[in-house]
Amino acid sequence: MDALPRGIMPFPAPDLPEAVAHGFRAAVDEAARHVGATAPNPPVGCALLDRDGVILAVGGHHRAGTPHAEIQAINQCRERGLLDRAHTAVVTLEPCNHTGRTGPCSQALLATPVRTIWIGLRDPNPHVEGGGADYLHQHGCSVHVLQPVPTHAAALAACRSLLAPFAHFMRTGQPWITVKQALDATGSMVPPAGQTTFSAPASLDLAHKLRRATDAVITASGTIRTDSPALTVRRVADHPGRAPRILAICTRMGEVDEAYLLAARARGFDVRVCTDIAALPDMLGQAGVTWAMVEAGPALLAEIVARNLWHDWLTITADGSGMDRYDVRVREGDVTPLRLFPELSGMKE
Ligand SMILES: NC(=O)C1=CN([C@@H]2O[C@H](COP(=O)(O)OP(=O)(O)OC[C@H]3O[C@@H](n4cnc5c(N)ncnc54)[C@H](OP(=O)(O)O)[C@@H]3O)[C@@H](O)[C@H]2O)C=CC1
Ligand SMILES: Nc1c(N[C@@H]2O[C@H](COP(=O)(O)O)[C@@H](O)[C@H]2O)[nH]c(=O)[nH]c1=O
Repeated sequence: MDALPRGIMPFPAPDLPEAVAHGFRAAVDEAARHVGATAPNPPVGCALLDRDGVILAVGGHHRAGTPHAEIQAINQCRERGLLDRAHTAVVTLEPCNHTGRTGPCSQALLATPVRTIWIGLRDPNPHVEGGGADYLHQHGCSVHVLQPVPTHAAALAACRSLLAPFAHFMRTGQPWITVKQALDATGSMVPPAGQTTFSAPASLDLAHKLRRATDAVITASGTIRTDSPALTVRRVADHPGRAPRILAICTRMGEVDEAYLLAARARGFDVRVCTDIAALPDMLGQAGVTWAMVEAGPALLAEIVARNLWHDWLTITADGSGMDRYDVRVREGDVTPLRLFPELSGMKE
């Protein structure tokens, strides 16, 4: 059967069986564990279910160049002697159908007993010729892609949160940019003398989880002069062996203290100095950054707002009680990868 143009194949969308919804939650959670380590690839998760809907294995993509989520799940099943029972694959992103750094997942799935495939989102990568969904359908599988219908809404929202930075990166060649802004009870961003932060411990944990999840941090020379910030992942375990995070330092003057630059490189950063913030998204995109976080002072944030350079914005407001308030704004639409964090999401079970 000839391939139909993408979008024509309807991939009918029955109600989501509870077992498949459960599979999506497991697949998203597994993929989310590796967010920040997969760029320039997307984070992807895959659950394999038996005929009764029991989850046999859950795989996630760990790093570009290493096996995709489907292969991880298949290998786990095989190692445990469970592959004969595999019946349904639940994948957050359409299985690939091309040989890149690894082989096609569509064919790997066909080599198993799996014949029912639930897909969260079609692959937004325009360079991936021939969708895996069409291929699997043409080879006799029952293929379903999540649709914007009420029974799919929670699973679809989770898959969109997971894929938002990569989808944006594919569409524009630029990273998704998250601003994290901490405010004190008076609305000031400036810490008391002798301190660089004032947020509650749980908020600092969240800030470090965000550092772990993002491929680059954007700061500016005012913050460096005042705080000499480390900007490293410290309060949570970082991804072992990840590619160096990029530290983009904005300065119109192009002058950054040499000792700071040396120290930042010694901390493992790939440091880039940026004299024109308008050029920063392209610069980061060309370096393969899919998601970047801004940790800079009021002057740079004003520039970012004036130029519409942000996609979502987390405000952490401290009132001194130790229970900070979190507000998430999304510049366009309602999809944000910030919803992946339990602290910022009501989506978790
Ligand atoms: N509460 C929070 O969340 C945070 C608070 N802070 C606090 O903020 C304070 C520092 O803030 P602030 O003084 O406003 O400094 P910023 O960190 O905002 O840095 C300002 C500098 O950014 C550079 N810059 C401005 N516009 C551009 C542009 N268009 N392109 C490239 N570079 C540009 C300029 O550098 P140059 O002069 O070199 O040309 C400017 O001086 C500190 O007290 C720090 O603790 C910092 C981060 C987060
Ligand atoms: N003040 C403030 C933040 N500020 C950011 O954290 C930087 C310090 O990072 P580090 O040197 O790695 O501990 C500081 O320079 C600024 O970029 N972050 C927050 O979550 N809450 C806060 O209250």
